[in-house]
Amino acid sequence: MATGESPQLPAELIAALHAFAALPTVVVASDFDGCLAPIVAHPTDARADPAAVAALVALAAVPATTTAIVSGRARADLAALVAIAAPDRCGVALVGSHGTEFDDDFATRITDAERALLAQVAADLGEIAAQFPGTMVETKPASAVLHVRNAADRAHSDAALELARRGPATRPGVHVTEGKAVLELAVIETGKGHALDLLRAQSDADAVCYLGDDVTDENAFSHLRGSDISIKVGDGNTIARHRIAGPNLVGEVLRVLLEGRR
Ligand SMILES: O=P(O)(O)OC[C@H]1O[C@H](O[C@H]2O[C@H](CO)[C@@H](O)[C@H](O)[C@H]2O)[C@H](O)[C@@H](O)[C@@H]1O
Repeated sequence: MATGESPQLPAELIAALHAFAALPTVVVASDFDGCLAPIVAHPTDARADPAAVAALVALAAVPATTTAIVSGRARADLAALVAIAAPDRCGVALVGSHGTEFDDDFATRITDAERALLAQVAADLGEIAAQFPGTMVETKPASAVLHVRNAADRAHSDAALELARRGPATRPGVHVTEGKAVLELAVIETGKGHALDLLRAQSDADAVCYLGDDVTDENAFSHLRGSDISIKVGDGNTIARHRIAGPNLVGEVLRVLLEGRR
């Protein structure tokens, strides 16, 4: 296959990737779960496609190319999972907590009041999870997540989510995010679009390319414009300009960009 070709991607997307790759300065960023790593039953079992992460690491070494993984996960959790695929991720930036957690000091900036609210919300969700076998609570520096993917059946998962929506989600100061078989309650405002804005400004980039699969990625897509490229991974409504069938093609998108940048 010649450089820059790809029989697996839509022709319109390939043309857009070639034009993007030719720009002087760019940001290439991807979501983690559902993009770099296929969705699995348990969050700790998620594994990134080594080829996709390798392409991102290689892109980071190309001049005037900023790369990042912008995830809903806690940054430390994200770092541990990325390290399995690429022990040395070199220049790939990691942004956790849905676009708010850029560094290791993030947790220290949560106020005492926010910390107290988070403890309360996590306890509330814990009580709900205890009623529905298979459901569980994931805690992060500024949020708690009710996972219902492994509930006994749809009725149980719907009931658990509804209890969370009507209960802890209504506490003052709580910010609600719906995701894939999850309800996330944060004590700060989050948004992946803001993270893309920062990455764009920090590198003075001409354009941003972002791949995402979940509801939270729509916020990221909403911050893209002009020469930017938005790519929805998988099914579902989206405002993204392009779509690929699933996470198995994310590495291919990054490969085409890498060839183009080189
Ligand atoms: O922004 P992302 O990188 O896509 O992170 C979104 C959430 O990913 C994780 O949950 C999702 O993936 C799990 C593993 O495949 C799956 O079991 C779960 O149902 C999904 O919602 C992670 O656990 C969350 O903290 C992230 O917010």
